[in-house]
Amino acid sequence: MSIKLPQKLMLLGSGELGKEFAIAAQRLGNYVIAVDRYANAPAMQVADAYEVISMLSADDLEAVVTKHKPNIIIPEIEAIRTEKLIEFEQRGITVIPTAAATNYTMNRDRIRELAHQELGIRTAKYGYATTLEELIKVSDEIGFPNVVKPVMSSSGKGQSVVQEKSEVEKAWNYAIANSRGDSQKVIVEEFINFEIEITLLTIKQWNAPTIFCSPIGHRQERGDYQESWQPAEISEDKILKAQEIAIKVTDALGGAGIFGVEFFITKDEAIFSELSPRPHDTGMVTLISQNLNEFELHLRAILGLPIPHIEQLGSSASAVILASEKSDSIAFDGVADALSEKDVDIRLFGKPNAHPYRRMGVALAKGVNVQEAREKANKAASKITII
Ligand SMILES: Nc1ncnc2c1ncn2[C@@H]1O[C@H](COP(=O)(O)OP(=O)(O)OP(=O)(O)O)[C@@H](O)[C@H]1O
Ligand SMILES: NCC(=O)N[C@@H]1O[C@H](COP(=O)([O-])[O-])[C@@H](O)[C@H]1O
Ligand SMILES: [Mg+2]
Repeated sequence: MSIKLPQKLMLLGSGELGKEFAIAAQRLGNYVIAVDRYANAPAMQVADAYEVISMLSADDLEAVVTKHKPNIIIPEIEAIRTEKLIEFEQRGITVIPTAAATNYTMNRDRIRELAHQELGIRTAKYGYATTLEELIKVSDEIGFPNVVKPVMSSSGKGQSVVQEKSEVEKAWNYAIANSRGDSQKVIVEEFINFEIEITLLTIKQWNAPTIFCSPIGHRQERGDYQESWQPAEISEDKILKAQEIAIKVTDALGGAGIFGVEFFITKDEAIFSELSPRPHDTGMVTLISQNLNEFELHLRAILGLPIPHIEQLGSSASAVILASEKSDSIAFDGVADALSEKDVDIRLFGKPNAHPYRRMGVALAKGVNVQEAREKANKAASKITII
């Protein structure tokens, strides 16, 4: 495939991941329209044009697509009326990776059914519930501790680890209150006591074989990423097993682009968890750890541009900078201090407002080994305060 540049790219979702993608796209001269649910979102600040709409509204999506006529639509978030994307695709607009894939991955139940039922991939034991009574019953079947999540949510929103029966009602209320979209369905999963969890960035190309980045280890709290590092020290046989599963799932989804395929690594196994058909938050470490970061890789895969070589540049880490309170005027202190150390960098996303635990930036570091890189990234992140 020989593609002509510039292309007109529409980002649905304009957070920190979209912002870095927009920068990568513009470096190759493309035209970027950034869309999100609120004004002044990170990617809007670096885009050629922007629109504020409800991405869950088919009418709103129709209006912006009719107005801007993008060649390619690039979903960036897990809250989009994906049925409408199927219609856009039928009208000849490329949807990344495919409209069907975004529909599968936006709903935890669909992707779980595809992976487990259709492809026979090992996952945590799971069940679903649409009422509290059902959740009590299914929780008993799965056992405790378990993890309850809305089928439509991301970054741990609405997710809780349930230790015993008395906590089920609280988990139900929390999941329903934090569910994205119009869904009232939750998934209950067996709690996996993993040694480490990883994201395997998997790059599916239009006319070339699927390739991988070195695995990224990460640590999560409240279901949300706190720090990530690359390379993750896991055995070669588990990497190969994870790659085999990633190929199976991404082949079933089709299209092109980067996928963040998440695994729980136990003593004996690589257990598939879920995947993002787009750059992954834990993959922000590649902003410092690779010759081509996950956003550049996504862009190249989307545009059918060659990826001759992915080079891992050595032990690297990322650590998040989170808000601690609600605020509509954001300023950062401690930036100079954070940047005073060698091989440390930061990204401040420019989100216009904050609330507790909202991710506002990320610190990046390289070190002589992963432990030092993690320490440097965490130290830099901790120096930055939101005032
Ligand atoms: N079954 C499980 N057993 C153990 N830990 C789990 C389980 N499910 C989720 N977790 C923990 O919670 C984290 C978030 O879960 P998951 O990836 O399913 O949620 P998410 O909201 O899609 O997050 P994101 O959008 O950031 O990927 C996992 O990375 C893991 O640390
Ligand atoms: N795990 C998914 C993820 O990290 N997505 C990233 O967070 C943004 C939403 O942030 P917000 O909730 O602060 O608006 C999304 O737009 C995307 O960039
Ligand atoms: Mg996840």
